Amino acid sequence: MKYDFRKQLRSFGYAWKGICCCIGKEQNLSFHLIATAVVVIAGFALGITRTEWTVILLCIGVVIAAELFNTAIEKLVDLVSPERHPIAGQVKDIAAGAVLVCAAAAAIIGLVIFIPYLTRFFLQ
Ligand SMILES: Nc1ncnc2c1ncn2[C@@H]1O[C@H](COP(=O)(O)OP(=O)(O)OP(=O)(O)O)[C@@H](O)[C@H]1O
Repeated sequence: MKYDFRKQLRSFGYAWKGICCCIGKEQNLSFHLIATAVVVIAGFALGITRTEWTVILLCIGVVIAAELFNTAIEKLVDLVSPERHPIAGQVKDIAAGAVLVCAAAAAIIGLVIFIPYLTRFFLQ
């Protein structure tokens, strides 16, 4: 198959459209974006290392991607099961659980990275 650069660009456009249709509409995503802004500002203010930035950026990417997957699953469930069904509810709850696992791991990693900087900052 021949590589089609214009088709590739169009695919990026669709992906961007998917992200944009969640921003400002999904409360959990807004929370993660605000948390991201706080962490990035704290990272610059406290001067974290390049390796720590790499870990933080990986955490941010994983949590936001998980939230986007969760939103997609919620929308798909609403489409295929507009009426209440126990399995539809379980699917949504499991997807939300996956986001919680990622977010909790990211929060713990954030604490491991930032607590030494914050203690040094406040004890100086
Ligand atoms: N189709 C469904 N069948 C059974 N339970 C559902 C269904 N949709 C949602 N639920 C349950 O409600 C919880 C919240 O779902 P969701 O965040 O989609 O909100 P909602 O109840 O559909 O209402 P809204 O979309 O207005 O917030 C889910 O985690 C699940 O436990």
